[in-house]
Amino acid sequence: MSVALSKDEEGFITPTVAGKAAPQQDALPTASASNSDLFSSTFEVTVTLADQQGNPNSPLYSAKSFQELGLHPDLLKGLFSMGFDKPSKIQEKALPLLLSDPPTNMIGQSQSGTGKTAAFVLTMLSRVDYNLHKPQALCLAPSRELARQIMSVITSMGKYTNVQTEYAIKDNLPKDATNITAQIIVGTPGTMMDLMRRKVIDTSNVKVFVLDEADNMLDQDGLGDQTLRVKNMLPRKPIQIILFSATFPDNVRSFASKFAPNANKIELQKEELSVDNIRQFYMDCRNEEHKYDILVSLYQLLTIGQSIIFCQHRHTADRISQRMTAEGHKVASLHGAKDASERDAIIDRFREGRDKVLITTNVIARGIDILQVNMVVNYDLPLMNERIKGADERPDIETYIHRIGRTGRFGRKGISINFVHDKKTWLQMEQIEKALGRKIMRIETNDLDEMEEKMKQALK
Ligand SMILES: Nc1ncnc2c1ncn2[C@@H]1O[C@H](COP(=O)(O)OP(=O)(O)OP(=O)(O)O)[C@@H](O)[C@H]1O
Repeated sequence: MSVALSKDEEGFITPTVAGKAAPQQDALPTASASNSDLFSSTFEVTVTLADQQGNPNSPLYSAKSFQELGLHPDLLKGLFSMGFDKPSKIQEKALPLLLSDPPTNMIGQSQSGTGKTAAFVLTMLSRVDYNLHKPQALCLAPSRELARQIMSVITSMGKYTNVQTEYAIKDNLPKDATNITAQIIVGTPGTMMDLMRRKVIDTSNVKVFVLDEADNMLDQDGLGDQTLRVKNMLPRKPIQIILFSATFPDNVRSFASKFAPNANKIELQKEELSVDNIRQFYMDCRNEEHKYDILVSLYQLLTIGQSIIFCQHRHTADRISQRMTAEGHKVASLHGAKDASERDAIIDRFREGRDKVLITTNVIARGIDILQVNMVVNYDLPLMNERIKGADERPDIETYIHRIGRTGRFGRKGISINFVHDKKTWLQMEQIEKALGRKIMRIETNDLDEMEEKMKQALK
């Protein structure tokens, strides 16, 4: 039995059983073999259905192949051309729920790098009516870099459709733009809000609203206010609200449930938050200056693949990169104080592998997917008071999880190294270790050979 699809009057795609065979898969590229864990995954998720009558363990709620999902053949073609030959665990669980009719809200959690983007992108691409030239799906992300990345997934996955897309990010649209006709709009909340307020985005046909990095987007101390305003400007009619993140801290969870009422939920256990394929280390530095020396001594290792170095402040990122550049090393720095076009150029160069070391702040801690990144350095540990004004210096566990998740994408091996340099930072790291229930191993700072050996082992 194979599954085809039909469209109802509203343009929703409904899976229907049909005799038509799905496209032949063997002619298409296959995914790399190294990520079998993501498919027959070792981690467990809890699925809670909005409709209490259903059984989340029923095969109906789990798709072992993309063909079973009743996706449009053009979307299947797009998926296969990207090398996606079968759904990852989160896709397997989330997609049947996301695509079923009537549309139901979703709060979905799965570790970094496990394929959440494809789940919500496929939903948007499946639900829009391509004959209607009006905005129908809105997607918000916390940074322009992530919005641009999501857009590239939409255009790759939708390349055999005639989907039209537009950005709602700073400095993208001409100031006098009056009317967006694109079906899918991806952006950051401030610009999306502005375009909606000025009626450049007509929301009357919106039927899907996605928040990627949803806990961050709903955080009352951060983007929560703007995100809520965007939602309040949507028409009062059923809209499928989709929230995805690798982390949903308790304080956001209840707000998320109000924001996306009666949602199907896919949740991770606390001890499953970080993936095993990222080996976590720390280095005991003598003081701030020693941190810089150690970073420089790591340069050879940082450039074997690609690396991201996270700092607390923009000025630290600039200072380190200027110093390293002056000493003859090739590094780039990226943070929110740079202007939009410069930010785009920097991340593009890094994505293409033209720069191998990127020194940055939390601006790209979330979502950024660059497979070649095999090392993340927490030059400064992430702290709560960077995110929440007036908070204390507790470590920011969520940001830590997202930062180290820039490596070890989709089952690949990766390394993270935390620099600690005094009692306070050491204790902060210990708190991270406790919260994640995973050992962070020490690497000696004065034995480069040992360091290299340990890292090579970890990446094997
Ligand atoms: N079914 C699949 N087959 C092969 N590769 C896949 C599949 N799904 C996703 N990928 C790849 O896995 C990588 C990680 O996916 P994605 O960026 O969606 O992760 P994520 O779960 O959103 O992570 P984060 O929490 O960091 O945002 C991407 O490079 C993507 O192309």
